[in-house]
Amino acid sequence: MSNYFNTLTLRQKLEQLGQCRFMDASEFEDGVNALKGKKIVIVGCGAQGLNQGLNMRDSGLDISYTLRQAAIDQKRQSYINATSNDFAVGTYEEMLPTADLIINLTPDKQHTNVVNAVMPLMKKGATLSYSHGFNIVEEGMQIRKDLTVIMVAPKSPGSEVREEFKRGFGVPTLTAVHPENDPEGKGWAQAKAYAVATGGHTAGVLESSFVAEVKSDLMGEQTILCGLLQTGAILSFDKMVAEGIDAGYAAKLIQYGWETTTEALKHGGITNMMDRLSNPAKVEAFRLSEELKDIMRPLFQKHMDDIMTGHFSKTMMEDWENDDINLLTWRAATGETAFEKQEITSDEIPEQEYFDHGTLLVAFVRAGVELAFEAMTESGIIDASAYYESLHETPLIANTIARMKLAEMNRVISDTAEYGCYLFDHACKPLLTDFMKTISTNVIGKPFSSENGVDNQELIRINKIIRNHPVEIVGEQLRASMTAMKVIKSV
Ligand SMILES: NC(=O)C1=CN([C@@H]2O[C@H](COP(=O)(O)OP(=O)(O)OC[C@H]3O[C@@H](n4cnc5c(N)ncnc54)[C@H](OP(=O)(O)O)[C@@H]3O)[C@@H](O)[C@H]2O)C=CC1
Ligand SMILES: CC(=O)[C@](C)(O)C(=O)O
Ligand SMILES: [Mg+2]
Ligand SMILES: [Mg+2]
Repeated sequence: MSNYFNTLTLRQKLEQLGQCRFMDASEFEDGVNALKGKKIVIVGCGAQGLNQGLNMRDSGLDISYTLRQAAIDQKRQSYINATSNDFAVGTYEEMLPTADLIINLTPDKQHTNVVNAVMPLMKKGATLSYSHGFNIVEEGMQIRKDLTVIMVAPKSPGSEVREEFKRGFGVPTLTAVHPENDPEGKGWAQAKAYAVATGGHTAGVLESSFVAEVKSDLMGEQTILCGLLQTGAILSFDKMVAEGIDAGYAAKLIQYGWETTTEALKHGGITNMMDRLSNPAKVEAFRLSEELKDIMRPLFQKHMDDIMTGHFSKTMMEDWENDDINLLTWRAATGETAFEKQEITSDEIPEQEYFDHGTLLVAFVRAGVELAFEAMTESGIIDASAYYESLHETPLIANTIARMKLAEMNRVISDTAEYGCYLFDHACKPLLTDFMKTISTNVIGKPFSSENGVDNQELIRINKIIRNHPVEIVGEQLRASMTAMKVIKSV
């Protein structure tokens, strides 16, 4: 097996990276019909497996699970997840030969293993689905020619796939059909029905490619979605404590601060998030975020380049071969950070205070969203896809941090995202050492105050720059179709 993307000609690479069509609501009028009455078996019952399955069953589809024998025998968490929700569970031999659609929702590291075990049991003409294309694109997995291969990739952690669906909304979803495996031409109809069943069509569905999904997904999760939220959390917490802010207050300001500030982002983009600050604080957040963009740009570009060349996947696969030594070491180190160990205060922090005391958090988010969006679109990823993968998903990840800090985020996201998150975090923190020396509680922990007033010309110039960024332009169009978007508030 070899990296599929790297076997493509430049022309084919650009064509697949640029494949991205925003689907019109009218294209989903057939609902889940293409999968109605079909036997759908999900392999694995973890973050995506359980939550996608619950949504799909609520949408009227026939869902059951297959788990590896040991998980059933030992009644592991995946077995409990499925059976406690009254799903039928069986071995591969029991479940797979009669299945029409088999959805592989095991960790990416296991895909070669799992697909090699599953494939011989699949009936002729069945469909195999993924929610992330790593195995196909980075490992070059070859699938039996009679099988259809599709992808339905929610741009969200599994827990929020369920939470948004229960609220009557969904998460943006990227769909694809592997060009090497669509023998009957039924791939797109099935992918569409599957996206409807998970609720994705209420938020936006892209007709895309395996290649575009993999390269954009890896970039988003490593940088703005997980990596930068982790880096920003740790640095901001340590700064506040060093400057004498109560540690319980500082931990709470971060734990819920990402969620509160990015909720403003989700509804009204960077413009609305920045508008939640006072004008003097906005001018300062803008200045800080410009500085952060200049410092971090080379790192964001390095992540994008390493993802494109296959260097990232090669080194992560080396870690797989090495018993996940880096992943496990980094995971343990995250658990030991002062932020993670600090109990939060029970004192209430009013919603507006997260903005007023969190100028730096807002600056981190603006810098990270814009840099990730820029790096993706400069590399041939279409703006709508880059928007979902940066701006829209950041609040969904922030929701997981609000539940139980970084440990919860890193538990819910995929192992692949977790690895990339730590990789970025360990490179980013040292880059920001000098920058953090310039930071005081004036921008994190306390309300921003300035002796100088606001220069109106300067404010007008800043507002124009914020509003005219391409992520704001495409965001306004995409949000216009998100009519069912719901308010999330846990503070
Ligand atoms: N996490 C997320 O939110 C997102 C994940 N994705 C993608 O979804 C896919 C699933 O990821 P995620 O939900 O995080 O995975 P999890 O780690 O949460 O769940 C994995 C499931 O697979 C089972 N499993 C693990 N190893 C094997 C194996 N060798 N054979 C059979 N079953 C196995 C586990 O059960 P047990 O160990 O008990 O057998 C568990 O039920 C990945 O491709 C990921 O990239 C996409 C978007 C977001
Ligand atoms: C949550 C999600 O979409 C990620 C970050 O891509 C993942 O967990 O792999
Ligand atoms: Mg993702
Ligand atoms: Mg991912």
